[in-house]
Amino acid sequence: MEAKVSQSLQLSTWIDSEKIVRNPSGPLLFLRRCKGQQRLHMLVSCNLQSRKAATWRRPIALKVSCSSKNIPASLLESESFPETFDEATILKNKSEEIEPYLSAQCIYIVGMMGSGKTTIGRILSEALGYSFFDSDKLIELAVGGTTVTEIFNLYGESFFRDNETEVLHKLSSMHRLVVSTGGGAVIRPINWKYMQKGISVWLDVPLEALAQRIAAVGTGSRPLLHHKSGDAYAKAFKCLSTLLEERGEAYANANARVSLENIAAKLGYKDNLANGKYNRKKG
Ligand SMILES: Nc1ncnc2c1ncn2[C@@H]1O[C@H](COP(=O)(O)OP(=O)(O)O)[C@@H](O)[C@H]1O
Ligand SMILES: O=C(O)C1=C[C@@H](OP(=O)(O)O)[C@@H](O)[C@H](O)C1
Repeated sequence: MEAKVSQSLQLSTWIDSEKIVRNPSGPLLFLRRCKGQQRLHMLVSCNLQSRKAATWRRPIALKVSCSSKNIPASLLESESFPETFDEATILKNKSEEIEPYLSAQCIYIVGMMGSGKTTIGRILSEALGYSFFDSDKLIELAVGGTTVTEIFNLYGESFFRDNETEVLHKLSSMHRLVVSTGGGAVIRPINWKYMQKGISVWLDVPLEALAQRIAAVGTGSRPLLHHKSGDAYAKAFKCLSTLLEERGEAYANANARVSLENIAAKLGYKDNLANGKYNRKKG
């Protein structure tokens, strides 16, 4: 049971509305504007599997109060949820409720490699009826189908970054998209200029969990983490720490921050990060 809870917790980060606090009918995203500021509230709820199976018995809910576009992302507060709910229905209802408030703005998901940008982005886009784009994939297409790893190896990182900026530039004139950005997209200020045309959400996941996820799938598609030998977890952890030190402030430019660590704490889970999982507090 513990393992199931741990996995579920990690697998689901949803954006949600302020309204859910008063009327907890489900996860997704709501935008409130006040005096030129935008406030987002986000919900982190249960597991991806329950999109099919659909019933979850543990009360779970979180909201994130977010800043306006020019103020760094703020943190989470938690609320509780009904004992039993059908996540697929909640998601559908909530998407319909909040979609008009988005005014067709794009949602940019930022965060370190392995934070779940692609996984969450796909689900979010489906729920909202938005199109999904993975900026890495668009870069690969722009460079004639060359993979990210090949682009780094053949042309170097700055060539990759130039293409990344160009992709974000193009996307910035579009609407109704959820975009999973590359982990390093935040480092160039010009990229923020483009992403600020929409709403940016930072998935903030502890390094241990990132390293564990990446070690599990391998580093072949992530050239900045790739090492031919050595312990994959330890190497990924070390590289990710360095990158996070360099980028931490840049991620904080996002309109909203979803912190897995805070979520776990608010839900009464103690993080057991040695294995990248969150275990329920005893007693
Ligand atoms: N919330 C989560 N909990 C546990 N594993 C996750 C979660 N989100 C993604 N993963 C796994 O982590 C790996 C990286 O996820 P991905 O969505 O590709 O991250 P990113 O796009 O941020 O690099 C994948 O194997 C994915 O299945
Ligand atoms: O953090 C980074 O600098 C990078 C992250 C990768 O994207 P993901 O975050 O989707 O893995 C990809 O853009 C490239 O390997 C560089």
